[in-house]
Amino acid sequence: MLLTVKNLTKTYYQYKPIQALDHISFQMDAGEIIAVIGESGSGKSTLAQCLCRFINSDEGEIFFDGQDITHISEQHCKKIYSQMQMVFQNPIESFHPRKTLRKSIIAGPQNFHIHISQAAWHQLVEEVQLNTSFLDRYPHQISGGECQRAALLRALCINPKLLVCDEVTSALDVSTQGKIADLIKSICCSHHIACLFITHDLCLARWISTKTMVLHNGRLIENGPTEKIFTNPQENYTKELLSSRI
Ligand SMILES: Nc1ncnc2c1ncn2[C@@H]1O[C@H](COP(=O)(O)OP(=O)(O)OP(=O)(O)O)[C@@H](O)[C@H]1O
Repeated sequence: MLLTVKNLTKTYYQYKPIQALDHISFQMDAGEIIAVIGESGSGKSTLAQCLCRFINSDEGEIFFDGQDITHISEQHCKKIYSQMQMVFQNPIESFHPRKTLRKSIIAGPQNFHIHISQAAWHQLVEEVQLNTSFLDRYPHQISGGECQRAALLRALCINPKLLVCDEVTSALDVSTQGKIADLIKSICCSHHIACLFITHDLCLARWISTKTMVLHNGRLIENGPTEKIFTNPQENYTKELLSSRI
């Protein structure tokens, strides 16, 4: 098992407590693609941020690749990030504005003391279908779709076991959304990378994943094979979500 999450709970305190995650438990195999769906505010991004240890959870446990990472220090987090990478909604904002994409991307492997051969580098650039000349541009000098390809390249350079994608297509136009999702699916399959794919796009969730998790008010209300959830949802909330009444 690559990832085991037990009873993960997170409450934000702002005027009043907001329970963003309410005792979430699930498991993820190596190489598995799991979609996370649920309406706005259901806790999807909070789950991603807790898993990547950007924020602390209040209760529960996270085991990644056999290691309990629930309370590891910032220093140990660095080791985890060499195996777990996150790709965000707004690729341009995820890059340093005054560094070329090449510099920002190469900083990843350098930071983790990972040697990437010229051949491996060229293969990855080819896989994300990014024009090499774009790498010498600054983030604001390329399109959102091209920048998302660069963000994927940055994540892949580390050779991660898990990719956490939080709404990676929602800032892109429809045709680019499909291309980026296609890329993520094929790269995860060919490199055997597990992917937690958070999305509002139900069609994309169904197409990309083998398992789907449905979040509602911070609770994991349904979790199972994607086709089973989409064709025979058990919970009323899921039925309403899938019929786009929410
Ligand atoms: N830093 C924060 N401080 C206080 N409340 C927060 C914070 N971040 C999120 N929340 C609240 O926690 C709940 C879950 O938010 P979260 O962003 O995880 O949901 P989401 O499903 O990712 O939503 P969206 O699809 O709109 O991105 C929401 O009620 C949100 O308002």
